[in-house]
Amino acid sequence: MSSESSSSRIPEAVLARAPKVLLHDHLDGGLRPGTVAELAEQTGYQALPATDPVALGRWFRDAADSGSLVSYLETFAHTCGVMQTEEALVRVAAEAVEDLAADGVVYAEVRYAPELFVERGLSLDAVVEAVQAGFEEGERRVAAAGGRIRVGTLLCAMRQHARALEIAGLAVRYRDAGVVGFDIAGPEDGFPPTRNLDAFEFLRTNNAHFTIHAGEAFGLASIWEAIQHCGAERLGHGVRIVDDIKTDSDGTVHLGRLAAYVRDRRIPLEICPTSNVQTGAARSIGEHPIGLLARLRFRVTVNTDNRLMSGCSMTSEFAALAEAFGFGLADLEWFTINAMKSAFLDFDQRLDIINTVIKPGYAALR
Ligand SMILES: O=c1[nH]cnc2c1ncn2[C@@H]1O[C@H](CO)[C@@H](O)[C@H]1O
Ligand SMILES: [Zn+2]
Repeated sequence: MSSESSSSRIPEAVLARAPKVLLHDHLDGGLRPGTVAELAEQTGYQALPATDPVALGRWFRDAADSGSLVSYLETFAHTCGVMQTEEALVRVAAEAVEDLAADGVVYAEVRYAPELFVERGLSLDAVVEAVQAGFEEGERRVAAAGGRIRVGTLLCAMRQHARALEIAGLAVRYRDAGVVGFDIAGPEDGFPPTRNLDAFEFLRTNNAHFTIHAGEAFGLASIWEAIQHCGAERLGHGVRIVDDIKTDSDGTVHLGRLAAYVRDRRIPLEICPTSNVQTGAARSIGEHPIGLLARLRFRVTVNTDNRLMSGCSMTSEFAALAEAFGFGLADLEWFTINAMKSAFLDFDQRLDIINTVIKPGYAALR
């Protein structure tokens, strides 16, 4: 990590203004609590645990703070429950872009599983088109207000369903309409990524990009399969790679073969600190493996995962990490450039954002 790291606190306003890049953010995990309540009312969804936005926001955070990924994921029934119409999807997507821009995010890849929004008869294509219309509307509103953000879409397939090949096909069909990649999400334990080999082979054959949630609720075997059998370009979370790293009593660090491979190949880790504490993948922010992984110069990126369930933003994740590990602006710039390098966007466009937005943005803060 940078020698510029310092324990002097970075003011919140500076953190908020710092350019950020977000690679791992779930659309159905980032709704405004007030929007969940209003959409429930408008669409006749009756199972919400609370209707007051403040109480509802608190309910999501408490219920997700369960120590288990499976319980954490149960909270998504309510967000998906209110996202079953085109109007709702457009609104949620547009607001997500506004909220990310307000958080200082200049490039985001937002993901969701289209198969979760077909309960009331929408087709998968209609879902994708509604979300894209919402993202475009959000980008227009941000630009009109003098801001700047670019959003790419990742389509997820749910590990427990058997639709990965179909969703991979959807991702390739919409690749020129804003979809930049594919992912598998959902419960990890019991659903190894190799169940979806046909989908990953299809994507590779079509020169398409994908990441895989791995090494969150299950360990090294899941990471190994995701990389070596499936061909994942990035790892969603991937924090359990620390199980393959040993530190001697004198502080000497030994990387096992998988950890060394991940680091040598510069495989990006989409780390989501608060989410990991809630699902039990890390004990606390202070004990989160991101400190060790950053020190060892893995390609670490910082992400929100689910802003509603974790009550977080990129600014708050940066603040929590700066506080726990003494990261300075140079470290935050490093995370941001790592993320931009790892985006599923054309190389020239990644370079352009690094050189014209990120580097000058951090220089202006110093
Ligand atoms: O951290 C996570 N690990 C695994 N799956 C997740 C996580 N966060 C959200 N989802 C799942 O991804 C779906 C599509 O956005 C969500 O509906 C949720 O079930
Ligand atoms: Zn996730």
